Amino acid sequence: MSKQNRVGIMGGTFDPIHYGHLVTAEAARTYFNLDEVIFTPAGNPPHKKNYTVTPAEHRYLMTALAINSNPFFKVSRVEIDRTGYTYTIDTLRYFAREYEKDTSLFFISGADAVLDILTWKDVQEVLNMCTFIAATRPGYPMEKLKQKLQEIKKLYGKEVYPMEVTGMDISSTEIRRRVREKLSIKYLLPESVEMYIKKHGIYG
Ligand SMILES: Nc1ncnc2c1ncn2[C@@H]1O[C@H](COP(=O)(O)OP(=O)(O)OP(=O)(O)O)[C@@H](O)[C@H]1O
Ligand SMILES: O=C(O)c1ccc[n+]([C@@H]2O[C@H](COP(=O)([O-])O)[C@@H](O)[C@H]2O)c1
Repeated sequence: MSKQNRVGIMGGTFDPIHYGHLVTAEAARTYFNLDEVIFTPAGNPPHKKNYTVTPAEHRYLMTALAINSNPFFKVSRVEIDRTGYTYTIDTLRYFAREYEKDTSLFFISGADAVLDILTWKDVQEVLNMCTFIAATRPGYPMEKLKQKLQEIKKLYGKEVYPMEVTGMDISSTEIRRRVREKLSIKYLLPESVEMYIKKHGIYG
């Protein structure tokens, strides 16, 4: 009998990617025994309307730099090469087609994203197609998260798995603000990404 392949998908805008994302993906890899984690920078995220998202190619390259030192991490262009708004359901359908039949997909997300999941496109199918992981994030305590997960279970009959992650109170919003205000972003994200931001004058 062939071994089940367990593939994690870490979705995000990654504008820019930071240690909160990387720690969460690594925690999911080890807790859920994943063979790999694929980072999928969003092309045109429908929900980030309050600011102009950095061009996808920059976000893709920053993600590639950030994951370089982890042999279990990969980055995919699937969302940035797709036209129109980026929806997770399309990404799951893509990976379900790409991989062999005996592959299980896991979608890794932070607590804030899960709290919004009822607004996602085809949410029932999203939950049917993958094991959905909800990582804690500072400011989104486990209790609040668990209540939401119960609501999801009632509405969709599907379990979303909570995962406690070492709290990293880092956000891309905060990093963008710090660059704008010429404050240090050292130790919030990999040095290679910090250098890339400087070199290309992003967020400045
Ligand atoms: N510090 C963190 N700890 C745990 N999960 C996180 C953290 N930062 C982001 N995530 C999760 O990673 C995924 C991608 O997040 P995203 O790219 O929007 O980063 P962000 O820091 O939340 O960005 P922004 O501040 O621009 O909203 C989401 O599921 C989000 O919940
Ligand atoms: O599919 C949807 O309708 C949908 C709506 C909002 C967010 N998502 C996904 O959730 C992930 C985290 O989003 P964000 O905003 O925190 O970067 C990312 O992969 C998004 O594409 C997906």
